[in-house]
Amino acid sequence: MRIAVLGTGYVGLSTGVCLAEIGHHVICIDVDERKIATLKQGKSPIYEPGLEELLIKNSSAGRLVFTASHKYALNEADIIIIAVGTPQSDDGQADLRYIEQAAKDLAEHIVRDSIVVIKSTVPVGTNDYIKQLIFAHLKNKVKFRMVSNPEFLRQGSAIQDTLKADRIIIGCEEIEASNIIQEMYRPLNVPFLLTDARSAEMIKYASNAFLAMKISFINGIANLCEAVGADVVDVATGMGLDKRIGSAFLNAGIGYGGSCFPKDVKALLHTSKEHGMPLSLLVETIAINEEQQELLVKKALNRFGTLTGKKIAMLGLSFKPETDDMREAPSIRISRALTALGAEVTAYDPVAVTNARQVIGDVITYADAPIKAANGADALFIVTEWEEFRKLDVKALLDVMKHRIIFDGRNCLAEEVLQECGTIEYCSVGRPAVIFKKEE
Ligand SMILES: NC(=O)c1ccc[n+]([C@@H]2O[C@H](COP(=O)([O-])OP(=O)(O)OC[C@H]3O[C@@H](n4cnc5c(N)ncnc54)[C@H](O)[C@@H]3O)[C@@H](O)[C@H]2O)c1
Ligand SMILES: O=c1ccn([C@@H]2O[C@H](COP(=O)(O)OP(=O)(O)O[C@H]3O[C@H](CO)[C@@H](O)[C@H](O)[C@H]3O)[C@@H](O)[C@H]2O)c(=O)[nH]1
Repeated sequence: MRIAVLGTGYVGLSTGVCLAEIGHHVICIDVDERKIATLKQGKSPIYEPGLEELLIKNSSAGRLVFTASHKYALNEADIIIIAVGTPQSDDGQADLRYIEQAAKDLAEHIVRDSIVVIKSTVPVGTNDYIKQLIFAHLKNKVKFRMVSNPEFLRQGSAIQDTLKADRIIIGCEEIEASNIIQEMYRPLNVPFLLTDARSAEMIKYASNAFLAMKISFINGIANLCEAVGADVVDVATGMGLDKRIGSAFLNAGIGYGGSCFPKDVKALLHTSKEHGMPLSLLVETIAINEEQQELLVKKALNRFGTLTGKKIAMLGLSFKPETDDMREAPSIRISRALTALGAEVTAYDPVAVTNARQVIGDVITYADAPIKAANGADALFIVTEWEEFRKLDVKALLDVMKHRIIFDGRNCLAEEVLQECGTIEYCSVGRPAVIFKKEE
């Protein structure tokens, strides 16, 4: 099939590359000419494991092409997938300006009957709205049908999640169009759920809100565990063994970030208010998350009395491991809170420093190795659970620090590792603080 994908961000690029991998001819379009120039050189503008290999493989095979020209890309497409951003507006609702522009762009350039697939996360009713918008701006006499096909990939595992998705949602009332989209995905061998567009749109928001709520729930329990002397890791494991609950997304920590959960929970809350039925569960989900992001700062403040002049080594900047994305990363709020309290922060991240500089700026210092960040530090904060932090030579870090104190915001250091390190104060989330003493 000949497919055009509008938007080469995390979703558009991963989708385009994977559709090419299963044999389709894919043209990816972006208005960002620098991104397109990078992609044409076989380089991925984003850090996403496995993406660049498939990009090179499928571009070389002639199945994957990049362009900044809507006219060129839409000339032969049977299926047009919209994967542009839908960020958050100031009042919490989804900002539809990019998808509106994408709709106008395609209305101007489609020259053949086609199926328009909305993959971007959009509020209920947007597929209907975009259909009218395209219709109103159509330049040529062509027929088009709309399909809602929300995306569930996670950053850091986008390729695996696309190739081995749990489900593909197809929201469309027209059987023929639905069949064609099922055919497009058939080689992936993933179960389909066929529904109407509004339910498809709601499935996406309800899924993200539920997962975010699960995280805030376990974070609330974690704080209570600390108060009553229980261990949230054991509590979550015990809960997760119940198949009705499941163990996924019960890792307590410093809250959720990223380009999706924060904005999607707020957008769903906005929709619920608009319809006169505010989902108060979401209000609590957001409130717990915002407080949780400052947990390590509060713990450090309690421990030291003041943070003025204290040196903090921060490990991890991206909102989760295996990505360089800084959107809504807890490290941003933590950096700002620490510096506002007079602390000096030196941060290390394996891949996110370039993006972090743009968001956090020079109020903190960036190091190119954990040991350099730790040098002379009063405390070590672990903010993102990169695999390399689990394997760190923690003793070597502690040996160059001024005080042997760790605040682990992701509960990612193993007790066995810590026990080998001599004297340490180790404060994690939802568990009693532990002081390991060196045996004389
Ligand atoms: N990032 C994720 O993990 C993820 C997962 C599932 C769903 N989503 C949703 O998918 C959508 C895209 O998210 P993303 O993270 O890939 O966004 P992104 O910001 O990384 O990329 C969007 C891209 O669209 C391009 N663009 C904007 N207007 C355009 C136009 N008119 N024509 C062509 N290109 C245009 C931008 O230049 C940008 O490169 C959002 O609705 C998001 O909520 C994201
Ligand atoms: O038990 C957990 C799991 C996750 N997180 C945090 O939650 C955030 C989001 O993590 P994750 O869901 O793995 O990453 P995303 O790439 O944001 O993916 C989410 O958002 C995407 C965009 O809508 C959806 O497609 C995915 O299904 C959904 O998981 C991160 O800050 C994590 O640190 C926790 O704190 N505890």
